[in-house]
Amino acid sequence: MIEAKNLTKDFDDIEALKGVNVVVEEGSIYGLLGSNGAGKTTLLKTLAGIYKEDSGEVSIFGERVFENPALKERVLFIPDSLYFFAGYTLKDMAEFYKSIYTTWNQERYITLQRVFNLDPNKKIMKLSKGMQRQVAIWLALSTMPKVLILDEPLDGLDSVMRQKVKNLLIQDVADHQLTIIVSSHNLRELEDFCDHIGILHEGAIVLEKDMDDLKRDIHKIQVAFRSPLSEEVFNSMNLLYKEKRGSVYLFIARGDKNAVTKYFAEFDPVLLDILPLTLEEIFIYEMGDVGYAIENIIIK
Ligand SMILES: Nc1ncnc2c1ncn2[C@@H]1O[C@H](COP(=O)(O)OP(=O)(O)OP(=O)(O)O)[C@@H](O)[C@H]1O
Repeated sequence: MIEAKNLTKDFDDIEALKGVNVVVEEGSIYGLLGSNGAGKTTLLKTLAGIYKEDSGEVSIFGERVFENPALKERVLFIPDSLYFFAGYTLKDMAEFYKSIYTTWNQERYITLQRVFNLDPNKKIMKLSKGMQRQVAIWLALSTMPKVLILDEPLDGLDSVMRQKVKNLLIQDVADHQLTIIVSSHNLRELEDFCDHIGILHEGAIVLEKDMDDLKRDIHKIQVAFRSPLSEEVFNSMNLLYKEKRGSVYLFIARGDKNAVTKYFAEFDPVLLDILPLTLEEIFIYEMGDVGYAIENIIIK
């Protein structure tokens, strides 16, 4: 389990993290969303033990991460800007990882060649940006990590490779109880991949959601009635949004789908459609409540 409690981190006069609380359960994938400068990289680097926290606590499996080399053997961080030794090939880099990580699994490294299909003898610096990212993921997965901390890992990958990498990671979560925290600017990128989503805004988590609850409990309702109804009849609904276009109402409501359907059906509607919301719509309505504009977090 990854845990941050009341975590703060300043850079001179910039409060990059202002009391962040995050829990990532073992064997789950937590997606961290936020616009430029929100504090995602700072949070991930502090969770990875690269930055020392100013106050609060950071732990992985109950242990402090900072200056804990034994723990860091099982906690892999892939940064957004990658670094490789000059002149090194993938094969050289694999040898280096083998010498550092006692958990290195050569069989896994060989098996993953089928997924990544890169030439291990080519100098990494001469590979494209997307190929270099593949190298980083390949090496990280060959160390058989217990925890992966990923800063925009899909950036630069083509759509086929994005899906392959997501599948590989989901497989490791299922097979080895791998725990992942992953950042992105793009909700669409994370929605089919994460169990939890947290939105970081100006150094604080402003919204955190379990994906299953999210999709289950919120609906878009289009409804029209034979004769006009008093607006008050809708007061008992948990409405996030209400709009009237001619005689048709559009509601965004929270609650059990059957209960929502039954509620409106009692008014004998001439039209009643209950539609699922996309995750993007849910976040826009929810964040509207909190008072933030998040379109820039969701749509690239
Ligand atoms: N090493 C540093 N020195 C000084 N300020 C920093 C440093 N790293 C980050 N900051 C500041 O901390 C804040 C958070 O930056 P951070 O890189 O964590 O954001 P981010 O959410 O990862 O952004 P992006 O999506 O653009 O990568 C910003 O205001 C940034 O300028």
